[in-house]
Amino acid sequence: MATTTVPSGAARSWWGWGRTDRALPDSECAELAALVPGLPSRPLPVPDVGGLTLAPPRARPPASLAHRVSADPDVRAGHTYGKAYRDVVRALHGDLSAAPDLVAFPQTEAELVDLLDWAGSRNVAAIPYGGGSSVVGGVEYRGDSHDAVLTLDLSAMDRVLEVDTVSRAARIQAGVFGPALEAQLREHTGGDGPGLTLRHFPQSFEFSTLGGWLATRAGGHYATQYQHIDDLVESMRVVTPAGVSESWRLPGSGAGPSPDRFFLGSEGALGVITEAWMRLQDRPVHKRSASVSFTDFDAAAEAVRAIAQSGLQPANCRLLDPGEAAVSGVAEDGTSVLVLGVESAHRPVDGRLAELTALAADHGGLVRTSRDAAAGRDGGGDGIGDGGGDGSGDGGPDGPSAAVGAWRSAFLRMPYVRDGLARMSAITETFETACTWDRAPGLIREVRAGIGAAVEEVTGRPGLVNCRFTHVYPDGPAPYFTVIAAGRRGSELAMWDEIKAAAMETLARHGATVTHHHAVGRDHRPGYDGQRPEPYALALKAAKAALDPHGVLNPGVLLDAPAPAPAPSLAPSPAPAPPEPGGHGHG
Ligand SMILES: Cc1cc2nc3c(=O)[nH]c(=O)nc-3n(C[C@H](O)[C@H](O)[C@H](O)COP(=O)(O)OP(=O)(O)OC[C@H]3O[C@@H](n4cnc5c(N)ncnc54)[C@H](O)[C@@H]3O)c2cc1C
Repeated sequence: MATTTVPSGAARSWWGWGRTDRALPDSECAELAALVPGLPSRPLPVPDVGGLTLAPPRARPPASLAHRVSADPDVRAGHTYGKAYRDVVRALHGDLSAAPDLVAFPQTEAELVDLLDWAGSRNVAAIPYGGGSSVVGGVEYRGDSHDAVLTLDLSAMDRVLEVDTVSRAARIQAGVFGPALEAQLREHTGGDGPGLTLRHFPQSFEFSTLGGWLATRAGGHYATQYQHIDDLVESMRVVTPAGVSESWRLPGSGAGPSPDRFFLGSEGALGVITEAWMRLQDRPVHKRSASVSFTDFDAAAEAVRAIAQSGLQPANCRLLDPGEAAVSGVAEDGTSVLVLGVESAHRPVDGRLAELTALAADHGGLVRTSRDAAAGRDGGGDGIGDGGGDGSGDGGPDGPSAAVGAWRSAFLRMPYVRDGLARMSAITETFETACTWDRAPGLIREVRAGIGAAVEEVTGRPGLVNCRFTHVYPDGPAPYFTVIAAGRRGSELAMWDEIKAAAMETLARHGATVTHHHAVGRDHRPGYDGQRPEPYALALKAAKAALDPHGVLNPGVLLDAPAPAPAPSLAPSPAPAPPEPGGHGHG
C-alpha cells in the first residue's frame, strides 16, 4: 500500500493531507465541486504508486547504514513533496519526478552524523524531514547539481528525554509528532494534577514535528503572546557538517546574537535539529470562549487592534471575514466573526473574557455567545492526546459555543476538504503575511481586489478570496488568505502560480512579509530575497559555507544552492539499491 503509518497506527496518505481514512470519498468531492461553477463532474483518481514511474535510485548507502535507509517506492513517493496544493496536484497527476533516491530513518544522533558525512563525501543532497507538512517546497529537492538525494526522516527520534519540573522545561527529540509529544509530557508530569504542556498547536499539529516547527518558526494556536515557537525554546542542539552546536539552557541571555535565533527558521539548510529544551507551562484548567459578529470588517479589525494593544492577551483571537465565516459554517449572514478564547492554569478567566467582549462591543460587535469552555480540566475536548486537534481550548464539558465549535471543526477538516477540491481540479490554496496596523486596511483591500482580478483573468470566472487574522500583535495583524477558484484540469498549477505571483507582488509592494509562519522553502525565495537586507544575506551565505562546506544540506532553501566543492567521487556507478533486509517499519 502506498502509505506509511502515523503514530496512532492509522495509514498516512502519500499524496494528500493526513490519514487515508479521513480523505473525502469521491461522492463528497463531486458534491463540493458543485459549489464551484466550472469544475469537472468527476474527481481525479488517486494513482496507485505501484503503477507510477520512479527513476531507479542513483546511490547506494554504505553497508553500515543500509538498515536505516529505504529505497522502497512507497516510502520514496510519500517523501517526494510536502503538503501544499502544488504538491497534492503533482502527486494526483502521478508526477514523482522529484522523488528522493533514498530515505533514511536515523535512530540516533551518531547515525545522523554518519549519514551526513556520507552525503557530504558523495555529493548527495540531504533533506531534513519531520512530518513533511511543508507548504513551501521545503522538503523537495529541485536542481541538478547533486549526484543523488537523500531524505533524512527524523521520525524515529521521537522521545521526551528529560523533564525539569522545577524550571518547567523538557528535553525533547526533534522527530516527535505533536500528539506524541503532548502525550509523553502528560506521562512525565501528569500525576494527580493537570501536568505540564508545551501547548504549541499549529493546524498541522497531528502531522508535524518539533524539529519542523523549530526549523520553520511555526505559528501555533496562540493568537497573542506566544505566536511562534521561538519564545518556547530554551536551548537547541543542532548537528551540522562542521560539528554539533548546543546552546546553554538559559532563561534569558544578553551574550551576543542568540545561537538559538540563528538556527530557528534555518529550514534544514544550516544543520539538523536533533533536540531542544522547550519551556513548558501548566495545563490550563480555566477556559472561556466567545464569538462576536460585526457587520463591518474594518470595524472588526479595529476591535482586534484594540484587543491586541490591551494587554489582555487572549489565547484565541481569530477574525474571519464574511467569506471565511461562511466557508467555516460559522455565520452565513454576511457578518465577520471574531472568535475569542481565554485560558489560564491558575485563575478564572471570566473577567478577562468580559473585558475582551466589552472592547469588541465598543467597536460595534454583537457578542453572540460567551460560554464556559472547559471548567476544571484539560483534555480530550481540545484534541490533545487524541491526535485530532489544534487544541485551541474550546472543548470541555459544556462543549464549545456553536460558532466557536463550528470554526474549530471546519479548521481541522479544512485540509481534507482542500484535497477533495484539488481532486476536482479546483484551485484551492492559502497564503499568509503580516504587516503593521497602519498598512493593514490598504493591504487587505488590495489583495482582495488584485487577487480577485487575477483569478478572473486566469480562470475566466470569479472565485473566492477570503481573509482571516490568525495571529495578532500590538503593532499589526497576520492576515491569512484563502483562494478557491475553478481550475482547468491539467493546467491547475500554471494557473495557481500566476495567481500566487500576483499575490506576492502585492505583498511586497505593501512592505508585508512574504510569510508569517509558513516559512520560505523554495516557493517563497524571490520574496525572501527581496525582503532581507543585503548585509544579512551576505552573512547567511558565509554561515552556510562555514557549516555546510559541501553544500548538501537542503540546497535551494533560503539561499541558492552553492556550487558543490569538489569531493572525491568514491561512489560506485549508479545502481539500484538492493531491497532492504527486514525493513525498518516505515514501508
Ligand atoms: C494543513 C496544514 C496546516 C498547517 N498549519 C500550520 C500552522 O498552523 N502553523 C504553521 O506554522 N505552519 C502550518 N503548516 C505548515 C507546516 O505544518 C509547518 O511548516 C511545520 O512547522 C512543518 O513541520 P514538519 O515537521 O512537517 O516539517 P517538514 O515539512 O518535514 O519540514 C519543513 C522544513 O523544516 C526542515 N526540517 C524539518 N525537520 C527538521 C529538523 N529536525 N532539523 C532541521 N530542519 C528540519 C525541512 O528540511 C524543511 O525545510 C501547515 C501545513 C499544512 C499542510
